[in-house]
Amino acid sequence: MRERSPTPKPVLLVALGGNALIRKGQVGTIEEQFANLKIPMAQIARLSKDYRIIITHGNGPQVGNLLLQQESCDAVPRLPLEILVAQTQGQIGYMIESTLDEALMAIGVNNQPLVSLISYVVVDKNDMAFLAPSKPVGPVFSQEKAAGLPYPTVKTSKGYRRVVVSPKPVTIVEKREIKRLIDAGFIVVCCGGGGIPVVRAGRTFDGVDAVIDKDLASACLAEEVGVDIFLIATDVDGVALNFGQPDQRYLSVVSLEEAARHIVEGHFSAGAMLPKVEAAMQFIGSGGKRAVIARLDRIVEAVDGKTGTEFVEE
Ligand SMILES: NC(=O)OP(=O)(O)O
Repeated sequence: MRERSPTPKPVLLVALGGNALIRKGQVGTIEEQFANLKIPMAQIARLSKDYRIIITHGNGPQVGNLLLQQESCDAVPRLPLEILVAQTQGQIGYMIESTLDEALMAIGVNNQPLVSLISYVVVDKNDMAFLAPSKPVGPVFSQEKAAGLPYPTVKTSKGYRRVVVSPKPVTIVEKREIKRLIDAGFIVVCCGGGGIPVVRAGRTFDGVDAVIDKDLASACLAEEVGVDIFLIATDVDGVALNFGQPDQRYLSVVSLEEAARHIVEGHFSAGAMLPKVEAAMQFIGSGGKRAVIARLDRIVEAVDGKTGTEFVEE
């Protein structure tokens, strides 16, 4: 009798915001970033026993900080944003891998292979988003400070932040390699900072000066790899109506139709909850099984369906 091959573990994609490393009110020292990462990594280590894992991450605070560092030094040439995004993939990939490795060892898993992949994401050179910067990056400024800055800023729920252009992701260049790596048992960290933005130039790619939204890039990856659960981990309990108002109300389940209506009603702020909602809708709308938005410190419960906002077709 032929032996049946074991059923492969389901695939879980966890998208971590840049705020998984730098929290509200923190300046973002390396000690703070490593300490903050322990919370999601301990949970992901536990989940790796039952799931094939892909981790994506944001870079908003970090890439904006790198821009400021560039601009405060005239002794060396300045680097374009695409290179700074690549730098954040390296620095954050390193921090995630080493923190996750420690978390795995803490639960007795000593042989789990991990890899951080430099990832390109194709964008459309005619995307209208190139005409108007919209993605908040870097530190939070007061209104007075922001008014005197030599670059555009936007008011966010935390204060004023610099904005850069942010075209929509079209496809993940390394999607096949990522699929092969998870099938071979690796935990893969990829599409960091939304991926290095590139446009097609014949048979190759040219980098462009932009920062892609990591939630939208993660949705694209989730769809292209065919993950079972797409979990967006953030700093609030889930999707809320009237966020920050006395009548704020969290949603435990939301249909695509309801979510679209809540967007039109203006419940979600651009550059914050809006791209997360759009990413979850994109994944479920393309036939994805589960999309959940939940708190960073409640990833395991969200995977178990006990917290967060779950998106459903209807
Ligand atoms: N690139 C990106 O979307 O980063 P954040 O999630 O940190 O904003």
